[in-house]
Amino acid sequence: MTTQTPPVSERHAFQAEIKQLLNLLAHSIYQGKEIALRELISNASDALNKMRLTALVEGSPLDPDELGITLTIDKEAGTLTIADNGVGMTHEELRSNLGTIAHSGSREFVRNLTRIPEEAKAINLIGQFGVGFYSAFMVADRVVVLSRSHRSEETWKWESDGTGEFTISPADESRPRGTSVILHLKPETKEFLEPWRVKSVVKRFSGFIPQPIRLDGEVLNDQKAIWLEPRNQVTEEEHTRFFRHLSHREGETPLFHLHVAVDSPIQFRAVLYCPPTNFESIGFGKLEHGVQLCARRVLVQSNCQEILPGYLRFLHGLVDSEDLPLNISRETLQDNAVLRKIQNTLVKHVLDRLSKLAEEAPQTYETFYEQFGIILKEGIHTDFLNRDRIAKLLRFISTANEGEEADRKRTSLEQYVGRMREGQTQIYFLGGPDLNSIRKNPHLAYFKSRQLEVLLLPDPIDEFVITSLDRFDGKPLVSIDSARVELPPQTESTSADAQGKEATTDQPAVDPARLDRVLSLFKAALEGKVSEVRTSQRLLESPVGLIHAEGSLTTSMRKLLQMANRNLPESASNRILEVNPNAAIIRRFADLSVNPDHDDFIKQCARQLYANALLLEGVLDDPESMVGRITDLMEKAAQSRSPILTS
Ligand SMILES: Nc1ncnc2c1ncn2[C@@H]1O[C@H](COP(=O)(O)OP(=O)(O)OP(=O)(O)O)[C@@H](O)[C@H]1O
Repeated sequence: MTTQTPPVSERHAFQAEIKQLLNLLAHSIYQGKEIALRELISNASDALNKMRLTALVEGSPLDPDELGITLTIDKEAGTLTIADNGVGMTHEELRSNLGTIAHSGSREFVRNLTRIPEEAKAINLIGQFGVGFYSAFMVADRVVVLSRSHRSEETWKWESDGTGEFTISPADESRPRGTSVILHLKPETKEFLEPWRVKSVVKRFSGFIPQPIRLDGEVLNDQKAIWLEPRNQVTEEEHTRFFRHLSHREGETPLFHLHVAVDSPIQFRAVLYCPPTNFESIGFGKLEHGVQLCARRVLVQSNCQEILPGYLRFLHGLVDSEDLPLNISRETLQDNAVLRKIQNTLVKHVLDRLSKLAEEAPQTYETFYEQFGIILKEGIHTDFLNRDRIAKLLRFISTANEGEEADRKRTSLEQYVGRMREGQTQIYFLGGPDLNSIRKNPHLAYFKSRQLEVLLLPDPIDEFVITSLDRFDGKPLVSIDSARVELPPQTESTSADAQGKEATTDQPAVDPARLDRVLSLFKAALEGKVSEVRTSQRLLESPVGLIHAEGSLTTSMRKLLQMANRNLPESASNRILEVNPNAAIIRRFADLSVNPDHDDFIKQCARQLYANALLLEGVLDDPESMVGRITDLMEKAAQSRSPILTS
């Protein structure tokens, strides 16, 4: 036990971030003041947990039944007190714990809260996240904390009105081990002086606290450990309440849950919940999620990130194992074999649950994918062992779906494979800056005309994912603007369709010698920009299209890597320009090419057609020269028009 000479009374300023938080809380538009009570009870419960764990690890005697939380209402004084007989706090702990934000999650929360868009704030973010002890100032205009650490005989008094400073002084009276938080309620929150009101709040928000919460001797919570119950004996409603308890996401219902019971080779029980919304996508950075880890029902870590891989970080839940040591620390967690085995099993359960959901409740799965698909995809390059399972869970926009809803309707790779044409050996995709540009990509028309399905990837991450996946079900994933494309042999119906379109020009084939001349003029004009200029077999309407040479990166992949600041060599030499000999403008160039006077004009047009193709890919790098060229071309067109009225 430590005994220090107590200073009489110390005055401290809150850390800047806390001042910001206190200001936010005091002026919070959020109506649910109940969360303050939830947060303080949850802190008391943490302190009890720590006490139980410390006693177990140190082998000191402690009857777990003596641990509890007591609420006391003093109507005359206008106070509500939350008292626990947990670990308590020393003078130093009071100063640092209740004066700074140590928890990086909370710090991140406060920082983000001032940055996120107004509309997102409307979803009661303060209620959704724990803001911890400081939420006391949402209901109280003065907060007094009396605490005695289990390692000390001194009782300390912490006090503040939440405006910027707090004081710590020796308490007038000694108290048993633990902490009491005394809330001097604001006039507008006097409702918390009514026992029925406090009871209803505790039942609603703190029902799953594992220690008894008493008011006037009555235990208010049932402390049910639902993860230990047989699966069929836990109701949906209990799951929803437990999810809210774990995640603090009041008012939300989980999209789905898993209740897992495994007995060998490692014994563990787990409940996991998927929330309905992804906070990362509304402006929060990578959130510090994590599940609660228990060993033999005792909470050993409340934010355990080692139990699930990063790409499943959106799940909330609890894992309890008989095979884990109680004194496991954050450091030893990382290389704990038991934990690794639990993780492997759990991941399989989650992925199975997701594929079942996709099968049995496709709409819920769609909602899930819209929210969390972006996180799940990370698994493709981080979890090699489960890559195939994750690949089956991916969804993409596809040319197989047309119409208004097409941009939202997604297909799986399995469904794609099921629709592949006879003789088709590759899965086709096409990336681009946005869906509109992708749909205008010159290569797409040909694939459509041959009824070859193409996955459309407006999100560069998707192209990254698909490229790193490389194959699905043994079939290579190939970008349709790549030289790697292999086409299935024409069947009667598809060739009729494709030729039907080509035949719309209804003209004799272009003279080969003239076409060659056009190609060489193009080549000269695009020297250093493309590696080759050749005629295309795959362009229907557009005069030109860009092809990526085998082994080179697609445009969006290149952009993604450039964003990540990778130094990439100049891309130009990897591109091939394909020319469509049936396009009207190319036929006209062929005619003009017999007269060398037109060489410069054809070259200028070649440069413009190349710029058009880049524009559709979203990578035009010198708009100035393009503008100059267009003006020049317009001038030429204007020159050739006659001012004489023809009708
Ligand atoms: N009743 C209590 N008994 C002992 N220590 C407490 C008690 N209440 C708070 N503390 C200490 O004060 C710290 C800060 O509490 P606060 O509620 O602000 O954050 P937190 O509980 O760590 O994180 P968060 O609430 O964001 O998950 C706690 O980590 C704990 O060490």
